[in-house]
Amino acid sequence: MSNSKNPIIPVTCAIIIQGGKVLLAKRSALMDLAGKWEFPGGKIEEGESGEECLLREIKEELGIQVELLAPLSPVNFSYPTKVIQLIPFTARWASGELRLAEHDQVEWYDQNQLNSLDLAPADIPIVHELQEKWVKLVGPNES
Ligand SMILES: Nc1nc2c([nH]c(=O)n2[C@@H]2O[C@H](COP(=O)(O)OP(=O)(O)OP(=O)(O)O)[C@@H](O)[C@H]2O)c(=O)[nH]1
Repeated sequence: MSNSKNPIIPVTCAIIIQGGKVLLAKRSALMDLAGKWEFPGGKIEEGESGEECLLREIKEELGIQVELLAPLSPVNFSYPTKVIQLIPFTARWASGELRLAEHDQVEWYDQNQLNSLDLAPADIPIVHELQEKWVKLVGPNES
């Protein structure tokens, strides 16, 4: 539960789309939720908009610039020690070369492969929304 001592922590994340696939990142042993797959991003800092936060976090974590495309539905999720609001945007890779600063691994996944991933729990509703709108947001699947 959130209250004035434990406010909801806003966290942004980017669904980076390329060639009919989306990029997921595996949290490293040094991070909480170690080993879980997530969309890269992070906590919104004081005075920052969600969009500004996400551009900063993607540059910090992956070393690339992205262009944000569209917001998806935010997800409120209660972990044992905190409540987060995960705010997703679709995005495309604009420039730069991938260089991982925090995650163990990143991979491009197609629609079917997404179903078998060990996701951070707050990401599951986002993946469901993405699956429902896949063709519109990501593009047609290869036959
Ligand atoms: N970035 C990101 N965080 C997520 C996702 N799903 C999810 O539950 N989280 C949780 O949201 C919180 C914020 O994540 P973070 O650790 O990446 O944020 P940050 O780099 O700004 O924080 P820090 O500087 O305190 O480490 C963590 O508790 C993380 O487990 C996701 O898809 N992306």
